[in-house]
Amino acid sequence: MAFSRESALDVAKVLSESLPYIQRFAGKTLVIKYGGNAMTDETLQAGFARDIVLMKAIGINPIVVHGGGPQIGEMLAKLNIESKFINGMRVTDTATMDVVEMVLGGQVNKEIVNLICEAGGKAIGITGKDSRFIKAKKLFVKHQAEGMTAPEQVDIGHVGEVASVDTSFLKFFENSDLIPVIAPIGVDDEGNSYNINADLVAGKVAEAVGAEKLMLLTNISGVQDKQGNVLTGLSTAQVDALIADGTIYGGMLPKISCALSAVNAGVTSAHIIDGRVPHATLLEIFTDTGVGTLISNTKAGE
Ligand SMILES: Nc1ncnc2c1ncn2[C@@H]1O[C@H](COP(=O)(O)OP(=O)(O)O)[C@@H](O)[C@H]1O
Ligand SMILES: CC(=O)N[C@@H](CCC(=O)OP(=O)(O)O)C(=O)O
Repeated sequence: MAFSRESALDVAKVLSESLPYIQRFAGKTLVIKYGGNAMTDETLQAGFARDIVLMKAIGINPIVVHGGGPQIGEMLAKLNIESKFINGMRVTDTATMDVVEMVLGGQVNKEIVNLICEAGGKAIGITGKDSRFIKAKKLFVKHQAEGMTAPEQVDIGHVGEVASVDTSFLKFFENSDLIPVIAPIGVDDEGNSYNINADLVAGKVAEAVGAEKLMLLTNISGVQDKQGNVLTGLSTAQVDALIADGTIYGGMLPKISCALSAVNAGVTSAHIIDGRVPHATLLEIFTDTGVGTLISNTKAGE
């Protein structure tokens, strides 16, 4: 496709203005979590893949971690298996774990790999089982069921949290043309699979590689207050208050907690952004104000 002289001038201006941002992020690693709910529209998916390829082309190292909650839900419904969540985590019995592994590692992972390859990138799809690079341990959640006076520890099956990430395995991709696309499945020393919330995997991967940015793409404009206004910046103390009064709940809980943990562990910034906006990841990189909610490790009042 050739540009007319006028539009070529516009493109040249935009490219020239983007130089400081390119210089700032070249050589840096960005971890992008692509949520299952943000993967609904084909045009947006193709745009997302193109943006990832563009990042790699200008010297940024993108690492994609994907979800697939809705896709797992659809498959479970077809198989007449009920979906149940506690504190935003899927209760995962053995039959559900088989479906999770098939849908995340097989279907969703390869769809994203295919899209990035179609856009001209060299994507490689992996789960934490490959080279056992994500070690997992069983996760127990604290939950207060109806009628109970205090929260109690609940066993939700084959659900894990990240115990460790093999950084050398991921660093390999920084020095290659390959773009890793990670499905959130972990493994223990005995080879047992764990279903891990994709936000938690993205956060721990970002921590392990010392990422410049963690971007969590979702299907909402950012973290909202009770009136639906987007909170553009949040500190640790503000987050605690919003969880305590129920403003942040469900699927937003793991997002917030991994974003906080990542910035506390040295990731420069974490962002919860709207994956329904075309080119959301590029907007985050190429604008000073960014989009969605920025989570920082500042205390209230700082
Ligand atoms: N304070 C909040 N602001 C915005 N969304 C919230 C908030 N609290 C809970 N949510 C819910 O969290 C959802 C995002 O989490 P989730 O559905 O798990 O997304 P994803 O599939 O992208 O990981 C939103 O769609 C919304 O329903
Ligand atoms: C333990 C747990 O809840 N795992 C998630 C893994 C997928 C995921 O996180 O997908 P989204 O990012 O699209 O929500 C699940 O089974 O749905």
